[in-house]
Amino acid sequence: MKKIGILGGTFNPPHVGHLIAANEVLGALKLDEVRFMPNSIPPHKRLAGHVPDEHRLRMTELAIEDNEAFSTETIELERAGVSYTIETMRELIKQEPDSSFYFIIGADMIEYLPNWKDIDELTKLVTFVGVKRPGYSTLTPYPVTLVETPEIHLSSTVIRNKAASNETLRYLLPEPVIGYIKENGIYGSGKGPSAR
Ligand SMILES: Nc1ncnc2c1ncn2[C@@H]1O[C@H](COP(=O)(O)OP(=O)(O)OP(=O)(O)O)[C@@H](O)[C@H]1O
Ligand SMILES: O=C(O)c1ccc[n+]([C@@H]2O[C@H](COP(=O)([O-])O)[C@@H](O)[C@H]2O)c1
Repeated sequence: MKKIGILGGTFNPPHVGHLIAANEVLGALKLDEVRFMPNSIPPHKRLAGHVPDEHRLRMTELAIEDNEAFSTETIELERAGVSYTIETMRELIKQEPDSSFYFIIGADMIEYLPNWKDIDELTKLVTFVGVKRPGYSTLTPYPVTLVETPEIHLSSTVIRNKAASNETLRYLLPEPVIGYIKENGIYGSGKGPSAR
């Protein structure tokens, strides 16, 4: 049975927090692969900055291009609308009945689990894998397999703010993604002298 990790996210933009979490879980649980799955409309927050799906997908592709164990999963972008994980996982399991799925979440999402759509059914469809994130608790009544990873105090929000004020993004996300953000003026970046 193939063991497939899924890291769902808004990826606006993807950053080293995502990459480190995915890679650590891949190794710790001996997964065959991890798929980075950009959502369409996030169920629980507004998509900041009106960044088109195409840009979030392309940034995700660029972020993972040097790792053959990583790929993108576009099922939610194709479905469009609000990306409820339960609907996605029902569909993926139908498509790949011989695989087992490990849904990777940071501690902010562990805290939010009680609010996920059909959470009790979802916990039976996937193994939730949790990673720590500074400022959030990993204590939960739901079944979550915790994997110890280096804690990365970084969010896409911080990166959007830095890009908007033309601060350096170096080392916070892969260089090809930084180049893409600047070339396309995403997050209001690329104005004034480059702080790369
Ligand atoms: N620094 C981090 N450490 C651990 N997990 C993270 C980190 N950043 C994001 N994640 C997890 O990755 C998944 C996707 O996160 P998402 O794309 O929303 O990034 P974000 O940095 O939380 O974004 P934003 O700041 O826009 O809310 C979520 O499960 C989230 O908990
Ligand atoms: O299905 C839900 O109710 C649900 C509620 C909150 C978050 N999620 C999913 O959790 C993943 C991380 O969310 P986000 O928006 O913080 O990147 C992403 O795949 C979301 O679609 C799913």
